[in-house]
Amino acid sequence: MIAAPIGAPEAFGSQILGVLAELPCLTDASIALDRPFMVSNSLPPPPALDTLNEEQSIALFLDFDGTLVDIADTPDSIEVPGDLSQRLGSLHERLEGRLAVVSGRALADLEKHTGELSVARAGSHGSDCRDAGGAAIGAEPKDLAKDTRDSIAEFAEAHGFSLEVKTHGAALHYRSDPTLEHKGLQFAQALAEERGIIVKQGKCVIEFVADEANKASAVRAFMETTLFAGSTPVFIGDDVTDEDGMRAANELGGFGIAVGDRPSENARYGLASPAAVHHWLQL
Ligand SMILES: O=P(O)(O)OC[C@H]1O[C@H](O[C@H]2O[C@H](CO)[C@@H](O)[C@H](O)[C@H]2O)[C@H](O)[C@@H](O)[C@@H]1O
Repeated sequence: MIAAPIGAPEAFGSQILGVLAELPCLTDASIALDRPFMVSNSLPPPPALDTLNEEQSIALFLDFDGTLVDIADTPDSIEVPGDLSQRLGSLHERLEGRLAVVSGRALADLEKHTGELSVARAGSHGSDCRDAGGAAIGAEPKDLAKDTRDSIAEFAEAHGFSLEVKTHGAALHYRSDPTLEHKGLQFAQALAEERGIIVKQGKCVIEFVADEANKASAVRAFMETTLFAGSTPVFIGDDVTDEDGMRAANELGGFGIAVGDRPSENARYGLASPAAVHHWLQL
């Protein structure tokens, strides 16, 4: 599936493509100048979480990479505080269970880094939603076909991308050589048209998934559960794929908080870094 061209704000979310920008690591710290609908991320900090939660019941949705942990050179070299899982467990208690981690990573990969999570979570870009006890919410995620995986692996090998084999998808990383972006996007666009798969772009990464789920559908799925229903959703994230989650939060009466420098089209507030997120959450 190919999403509407960049420049169509109502359609823009985690899915690409259209204009193939040639900026290094497009979404790392800046958004291309050909996206005039993007506002600068000089957003005010959010009010204190406890104050907000006293005024209305808050449901928090937290992205992982770039939000709870700093971006690192490779997917496996992130530094995760050893007690992050326990701290999230305490936050879950503070919010009476209305907390979910929503990541592009597969859940097994996420928990390889955090340790076992006892909070609600969604992996594989929103396609694998679980409640705090680990029970599935919604359908099983779809997987990429083997020949599609093989084509992505062959392209990675031939052109110098680092391949991340994921439970429900695959990712081409180019952090070590941002000039590969354009070539990767051209390949992704052609493959998406040929195989009917979905392509997402993130920070120095192009990802391939078979499932139409995204962070918006994950937010909606959680908000339909008894525990989350009637609360005000707040989505915190740093990357393009998080815009879907923020948009859903807005549509459901809540708001988004953008992390870092990347201009956000959906966030109401901003926080400078994962450290600032931890501080705001009082993790
Ligand atoms: O939705 P998220 O939890 O933010 O996950 C998005 C992707 O994060 C990972 O890649 C990104 O972080 C890496 C570690 O900092 C970095 O090296 C890479 O350049 C980033 O794109 C992860 O590898 C992907 O699977 C996630 O989808």
